[in-house]
Amino acid sequence: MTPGKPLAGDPLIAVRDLSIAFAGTRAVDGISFTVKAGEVTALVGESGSGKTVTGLSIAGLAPPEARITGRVTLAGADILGRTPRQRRLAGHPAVSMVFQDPQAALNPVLTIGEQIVEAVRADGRTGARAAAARALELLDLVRIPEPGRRFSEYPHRLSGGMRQRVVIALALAASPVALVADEPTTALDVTIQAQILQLLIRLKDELGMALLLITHDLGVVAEAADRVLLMRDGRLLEDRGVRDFFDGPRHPYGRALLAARPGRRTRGGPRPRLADTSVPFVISGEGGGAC
Ligand SMILES: Nc1ncnc2c1ncn2[C@@H]1O[C@H](COP(=O)(O)OP(=O)(O)OP(=O)(O)O)[C@@H](O)[C@H]1O
Repeated sequence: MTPGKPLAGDPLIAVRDLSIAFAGTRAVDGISFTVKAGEVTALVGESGSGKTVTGLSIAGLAPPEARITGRVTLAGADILGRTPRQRRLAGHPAVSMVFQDPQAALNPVLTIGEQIVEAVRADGRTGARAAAARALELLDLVRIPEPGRRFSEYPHRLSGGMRQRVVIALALAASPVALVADEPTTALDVTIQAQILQLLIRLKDELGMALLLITHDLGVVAEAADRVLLMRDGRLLEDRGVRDFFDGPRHPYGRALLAARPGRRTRGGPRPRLADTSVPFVISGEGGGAC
């Protein structure tokens, strides 16, 4: 039986003691957290901290060479190690993923409509006509102007922002209960970034999804997140409400990040990004006390 629609605030994704290793090297080391329906949970951390492989594991898209242990449940269903197809066949709800580069995510030789129809029909139940109608609905949902015209166009005809909207429509084709968005605005023009972020938040609200937002960008975190998970070297250092996090992270690394943030950001200036901050990495006293 497919579980009922989760209510806002319910823990939707539960990750327990998740570890991911490549050729014996641990990329993720026993992390546990939950993601609630109707909330944006930001997964932040410097490059190589294990954010993407965590997101991929939740979405069932981890590379085959990854050795994954632990437990991930989605609305109570055990989903770890199952591909999206296996999950669908088992009647589990879907988690979809949106990646950074919309150009790479789209097939250049298929029209936008063909790609979305294919994604809708992956359920094995929807006929061609109903899938085309659903594809138009999805283009409308992600606010693509003139969806009827865009349906027959190839991706190269669209701007980066419009392409990312198409990628989001593709992700929604499986009617997911949760979205993992991995740096969804990083490859876009600054002027478009806020629009795509707002679109993701609106869709999360409209569709009652959980959104796990992987980002380097503390500006994005401040703007969008309800909760913050801070990772470093495969470990989870912070799991807190966004206001608490910005008011004073418990862990010395979190404190160092915020202190190193160019807090005097000028209007229209670049957003503070973890990758750009020069953080004193010699941090003692794991766990630290609350400030
Ligand atoms: N397919 C793979 N084979 C071997 N090692 C991998 C593979 N994928 C990821 N890793 C390693 O796992 C670790 C975590 O990588 P991951 O991409 O999750 O980091 P990240 O925090 O998302 O970084 P970034 O922000 O740069 O994307 C890194 O050391 C990376 O080299």
